[in-house]
Amino acid sequence: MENLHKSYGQQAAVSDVSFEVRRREIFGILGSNGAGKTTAVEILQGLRDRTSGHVSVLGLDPAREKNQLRRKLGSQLQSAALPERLRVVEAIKLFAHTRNVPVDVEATIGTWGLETLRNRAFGSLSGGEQQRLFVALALLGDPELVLLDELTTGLDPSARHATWDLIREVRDRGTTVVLVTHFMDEAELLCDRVAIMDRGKMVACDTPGGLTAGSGKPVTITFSTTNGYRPDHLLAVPGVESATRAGDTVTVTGPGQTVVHVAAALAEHGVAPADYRTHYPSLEDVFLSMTGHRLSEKVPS
Ligand SMILES: Nc1ncnc2c1ncn2[C@@H]1O[C@H](COP(=O)(O)OP(=O)(O)OP(=O)(O)O)[C@@H](O)[C@H]1O
Repeated sequence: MENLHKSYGQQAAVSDVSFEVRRREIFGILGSNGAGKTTAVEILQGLRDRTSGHVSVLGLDPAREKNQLRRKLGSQLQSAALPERLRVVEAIKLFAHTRNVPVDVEATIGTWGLETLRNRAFGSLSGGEQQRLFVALALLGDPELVLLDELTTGLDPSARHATWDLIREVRDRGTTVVLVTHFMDEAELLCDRVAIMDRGKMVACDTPGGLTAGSGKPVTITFSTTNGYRPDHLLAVPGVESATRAGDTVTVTGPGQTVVHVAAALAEHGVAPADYRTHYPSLEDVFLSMTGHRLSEKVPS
């Protein structure tokens, strides 16, 4: 996607967004409500027209080659729902038919562990079971790329973790996954790379580790000491920006590599604290510094 713009009337929903998704990665698009995530992903699959910019998905232009793309791409749309009384096996057959791809229904049921649910009505499934079915439906016909929008919204923690495992399995089998989310932990723990979108713009794109390391925010080290230890010698350690003691707690700050140098300096000094802790900046910190607001906060206008 290069320099993508999408406006609804006067309002720009997506402004100058560019990114590239690599094959066989889980690529997350993270942002608050109204950031433009769904618009961008729906343009990717040819469901909405773009105002301007260049988009190529698996070598195809979704605006002009929608039908060819449909065979290579699976998707689960935001707030996906099925008729309450539709049975699991019927949903698979129906989707196989509409996707117009050859599908082995029994193999699909086996792959996604849906055996015990096959004759259950959609409305009787738990949230996690419904999501498992949606992932199975999105992956009918073995698409090269799957787009998942807000997949774990409304799930309890154990169903969310089970869904993440499922997505990792999908990636490990060779499918590229693009995932829209407004959950920080989902971006941090599940995605190989993350694009942060805010108010229609893309403000950063990197691995979760790269985003936090590149944030320029220091790492904080804390440990306790009960004797007359003074941390002043740590100020001479490469990278250390501050070293203070308050009560029994010593706090040291500096860039990531400082952690190793401080540990070495302490050992040399004969200090071996049992509670040497490091606090790295989180993706939440990075998000806040790049957008000026927290992910969970109402977006300032
Ligand atoms: N069909 C439409 N007509 C007019 N404005 C729209 C339309 N669809 C989306 N928008 C606006 O475009 C902006 C981006 O919306 P979009 O749904 O892409 O955001 P999002 O990041 O997916 O948000 P959410 O997490 O709430 O789904 C919002 O301000 C939204 O109100």
